Order: sequence, then structure tokens, then C-alpha cells
Amino acid sequence: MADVLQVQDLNKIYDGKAIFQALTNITFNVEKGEFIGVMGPSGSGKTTLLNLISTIDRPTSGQVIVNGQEPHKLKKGKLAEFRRKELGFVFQDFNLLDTLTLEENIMLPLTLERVDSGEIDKKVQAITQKLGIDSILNKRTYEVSGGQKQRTAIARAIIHQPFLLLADEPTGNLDSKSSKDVMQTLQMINEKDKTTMLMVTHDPSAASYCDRVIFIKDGKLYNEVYKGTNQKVFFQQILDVLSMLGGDPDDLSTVRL
Ligand SMILES: Nc1ncnc2c1ncn2[C@@H]1O[C@H](COP(=O)(O)OP(=O)(O)OP(=O)(O)O)[C@@H](O)[C@H]1O
Repeated sequence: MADVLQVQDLNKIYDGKAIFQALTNITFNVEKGEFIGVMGPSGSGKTTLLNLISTIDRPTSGQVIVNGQEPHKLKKGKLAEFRRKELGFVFQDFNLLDTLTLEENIMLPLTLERVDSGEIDKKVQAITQKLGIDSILNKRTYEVSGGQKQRTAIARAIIHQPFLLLADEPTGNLDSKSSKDVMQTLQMINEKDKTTMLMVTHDPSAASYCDRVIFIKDGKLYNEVYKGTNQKVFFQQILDVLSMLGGDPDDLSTVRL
């Protein structure tokens, strides 16, 4: 399988009042359709890595190659287009607009691209049926549960069929049932649409839905674990690496067995 995301020798130095090296020589490849989890103690550099891959921030050195393109080399306008077309984002706090209905939130990326309204309707219908939120589309964000909000956010993130879906703690604000629900939704999209996904999480239970988890410690790649056929065994392997990693015990406060 071809590598569709290549992270090569990535370094990030924050150059503020105090200089801080947040990432050191991070290198890994992701195959088309892979679902990758990124874990590590608080402050280890997970969000920094996600921000470099998502082009929200620039690396100090090293490369990010997405589907053969180097987004950090693109000019401003092309970079904005790259983000809009090739990437989808899911956040911990959903980032939905409260003044819009769920349907309007989901169609937003296509509205901005001026896609034909008949086409938008078809896509919204197909995606919301798949995600089990087609009956609540006229509701607003404050009228639905956290899990339903996150599934709405996922629908919005994939409606334009991005090449790469990036998720930052997508279960961070959810109870255990909704977390499971959201992870099953992400797994289903990954399997059906072969969307390549990268998710930062503190939650070993959420990470056990991935194909592979990479662990970061103090800004360096520490380890990686592949899922075999058994999710429970994988979950235990993730816990084992996390216990070797150490870090703040609060990091494991979200462990759900
Ligand atoms: N803009 C910034 N300027 C200076 N240092 C920063 C900046 N952003 C992050 N850092 C530092 O870089 C390190 C990595 O931060 P990052 O947010 O990537 O960690 P994380 O693994 O995502 O943590 P958490 O799990 O707590 O969200 C931390 O020590 C943090 O204090």
C-alpha cells in the first residue's frame, strides 16, 4: 500500500520568551486507509504534531507530505484550498455553530464551496443516514446530546470527502457510551470510505479502535503498537505502553474498561 502521509524528520522549536523544542526528529509513514492514534503524556507534543500535519502551524524543519504534496510549501491561497479540500477536522469541543441547525452545520463546507443545492441535499441525506442523525437535522446544537453533536461534527468533517481526517481528542467531552458510539462511527467511516485518519487521544479505549497507535514522549517517538485481530488485546497493549511511558497519573483518568 502506498504511504499517503509522510512525516519526515519533523522538528518544532517554539521560539518565544523561552526557546522550547516541542518535537525532535519525528518520522513515520501512514498508509492509505490507515487509522492512526497518537498518544503520550500531557505536554509530550501531540497537539503540536497535529498542528503541523494540519498546517495550522509550521515546522522548524522537516517535511509533511500529504498525498504527494507538501502543503507547507504552498502559497497562502493554495494552502487554504488544500485545507478545505483535502483535510477534515474533528475537535474535542465539536466546534459547531450554535445559531445554525445541525443540517446547516453539516452542509457548511459545501455551501462555502458553492456546490449545487440538489447535490448538497443528496450528500447530507446519505451521510446523516449513515451516521444515524438524519431524524434530528432540524435541531440546534443545544437540543442534542454530546454524542449527537460529535456525530454531526464528523458528518461536517467528511461531507467533502477529505483525503485525511484529523481528530483532536474527539471523545474528550463525552461519557463512555457516547465515546464508544463516536469511535464506532469513526471506525465505520474508516472501513467503508477508506478515509485515512489520525487521532490524538488520551483515552486508551478510544485508541483501541485504531489500526496502530504511535506514542510520543518528550517530543520524540517512543513506541508504536499495531492492532492484531483482537481489540481487547490491543487495549491491554496500549495500557502497557502507557504505564511504561509514565507521566501524569491524571492522563489515565479517562481510562474506561
Ligand atoms: N505556542 C507555544 N509556545 C511555547 N511552547 C509551547 C507552545 N505550544 C505548546 N508548547 C509547549 O510544547 C510542549 C508540547 O505541547 P503540546 O500542546 O503539543 O502537548 P500535548 O501532548 O498535546 O499536551 P496535552 O495532552 O496536555 O494537550 C509543551 O511543553 C507545551 O508547553
